[in-house]
Amino acid sequence: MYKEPLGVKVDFETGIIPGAKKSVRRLSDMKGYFLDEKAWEEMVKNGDPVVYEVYAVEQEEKEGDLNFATTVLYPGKVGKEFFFTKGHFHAKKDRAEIYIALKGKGGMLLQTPEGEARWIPMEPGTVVYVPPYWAHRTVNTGNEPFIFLAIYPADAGHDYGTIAEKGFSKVVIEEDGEVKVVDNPRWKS
Ligand SMILES: O=C(CO)[C@@H](O)[C@H](O)[C@H](O)COP(=O)(O)O
Ligand SMILES: [Fe+2]
Repeated sequence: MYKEPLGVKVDFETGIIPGAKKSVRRLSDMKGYFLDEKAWEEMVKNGDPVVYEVYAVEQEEKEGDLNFATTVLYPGKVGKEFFFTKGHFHAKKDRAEIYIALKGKGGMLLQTPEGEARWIPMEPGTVVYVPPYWAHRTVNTGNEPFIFLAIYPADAGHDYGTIAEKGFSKVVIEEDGEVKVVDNPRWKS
């Protein structure tokens, strides 16, 4: 009747959570996500780097319960665009989430269903509140792994479809040695 409480030690240096379920996203798993398709293809041919890994401790998809997961987002760029996570709405769209940055440097792009975007810079110690209904994607703007912890309702789920198809209305690029958040030239609302 009662579930067993759990305490685990998250390694803040590597993001590893002992006993967690690990998933790996390579560049080849992200076809169509980056603006520079030629650069994407070249990089997939030349080693297909890991873009990010997720260590998740997840419960049954029931209302009231919580999941947590670390993400290790590697440094890199496709063309001018920094490596990012696929990004998603929650399948149950009104489910919120909390992110806590542990290591490295980056930020989060958030977006409403109407395409209004926000950029929140993140460094170790930054806590980000993802309100209900906002899609979210993290971006590594540094040159070491960007590691963060996410805590989210067990019944939130993931809806990747909309973002996979349309992307975000903003993109995060490096230009003249600077990090810039600019309009996505391919965005159609
Ligand atoms: O937001 C959540 C869970 O709701 C994070 O744990 C991400 O799932 C993870 O950072 C990978 O990103 P995606 O591939 O899921 O967009
Ligand atoms: Fe999420």
